Amino acid sequence: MSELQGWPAPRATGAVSGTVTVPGSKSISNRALILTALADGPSHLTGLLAARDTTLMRSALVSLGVGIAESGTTVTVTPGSLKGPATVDCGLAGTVMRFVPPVAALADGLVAFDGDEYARERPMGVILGALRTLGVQIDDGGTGRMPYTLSGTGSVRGGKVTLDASGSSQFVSALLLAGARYDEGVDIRHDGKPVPSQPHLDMSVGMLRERGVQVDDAEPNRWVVAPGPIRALDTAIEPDLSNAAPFLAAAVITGGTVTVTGWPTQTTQPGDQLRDIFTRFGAEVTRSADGLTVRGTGRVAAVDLDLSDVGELSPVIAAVAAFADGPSYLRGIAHLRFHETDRLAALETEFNTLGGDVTQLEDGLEIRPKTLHSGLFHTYNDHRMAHAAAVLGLLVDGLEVENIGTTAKTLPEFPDMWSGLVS
Ligand SMILES: O=C(O)C1=C[C@@H](OP(=O)(O)O)[C@@H](O)[C@H](O)C1
Ligand SMILES: C=C(OP(=O)(O)O)C(=O)O
Repeated sequence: MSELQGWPAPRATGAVSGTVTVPGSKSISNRALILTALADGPSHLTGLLAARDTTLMRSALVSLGVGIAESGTTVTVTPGSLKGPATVDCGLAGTVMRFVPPVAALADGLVAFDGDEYARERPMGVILGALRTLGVQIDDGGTGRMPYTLSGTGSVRGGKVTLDASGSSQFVSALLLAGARYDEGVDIRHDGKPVPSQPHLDMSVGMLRERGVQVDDAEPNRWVVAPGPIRALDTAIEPDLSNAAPFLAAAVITGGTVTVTGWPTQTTQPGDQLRDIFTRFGAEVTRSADGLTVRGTGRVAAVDLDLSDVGELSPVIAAVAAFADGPSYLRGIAHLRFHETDRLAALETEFNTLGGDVTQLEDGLEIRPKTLHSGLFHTYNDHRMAHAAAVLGLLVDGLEVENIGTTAKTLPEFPDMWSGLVS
């Protein structure tokens, strides 16, 4: 390590070209774990992501009484009767801190929740309030945040609830995923500014329907889940298309060619929108039996994008925009202020520390390309900040990434995969 005490981001010596296979989707993995844990029999999962967020989810479910066993590449989930006392460590995982409480509410006994220091700052009040409305007892000392204790009675009444999910789609997904197991099901209405991350809502609804659960989402901002069993289902998890973003971005900004294998032909993952996004940046995007291939054309076009559906892609997109041929605007992402860190502030600060010209907008970022210089890029324990830094580092001398290990949240292999592709 150099004086800057970071991971020296590999500098591209030319066009970056190669083929990458990314592990399973975080969002599908953690939904599959929840749904198989609540199912009417054992299920087998293949391609499940092995990373911090999925390890935390597995531990949470095991501590509540779910059986999870691994044999080779197959994980078998065997539902059990859910019981406290249990302790759930949420780490910094939104999918654990929002999706597990509605499941824990079905347990008989006390379940204590906590997480990383910054996890205590991430909004939880909406989901805790909704659970109270549905009949669940929660003691958070009035904070609306972790740590708190949930007192389960072995069943949840369920029924109607109105909430404001403009801060995170995960508040709705959380209730959808467990709602079929509530006595009256759940009838969720959103009241507020638009809910972000529509593909993640579609993912929740789609995975429920695959398991025989009736979900009515025909009316905007309303989701009705009928009470009933969740069918056991063997599932092959798709590769994580959001984690493919930095690798494909490397091709876009260096004029190289990168293929990501196993790109699904149909998916609810937000990362599928990278096909359109990288095309707008001026790259050529093709799909074949080999996977998805992105070819940089030597020109990176400035973009004006509404990323409200695909907020988690924003840090890498911001890094690509830093090399565009004019100012770019990323909009519809005010909710990124509540992610692993305040991503809008973090991107502004870190890009500008390297000599960049990034300004926060009320709901996004304005990125005016400038020549960047060496420096230490802070990641704020945010895997996607680390991905963005690695992308910048391809074209910036002497860029070091503080805490590259934070990529373990969803892709522990990132530093090796990156070095393997770009060096
Ligand atoms: O449901 C999910 O799996 C996710 C939903 C999104 O959350 P927000 O709606 O809070 O952005 C996304 O950003 C997150 O990475 C994963
Ligand atoms: C917002 C994200 O994660 P989380 O699931 O912790 O909300 C993310 O992965 O970009």
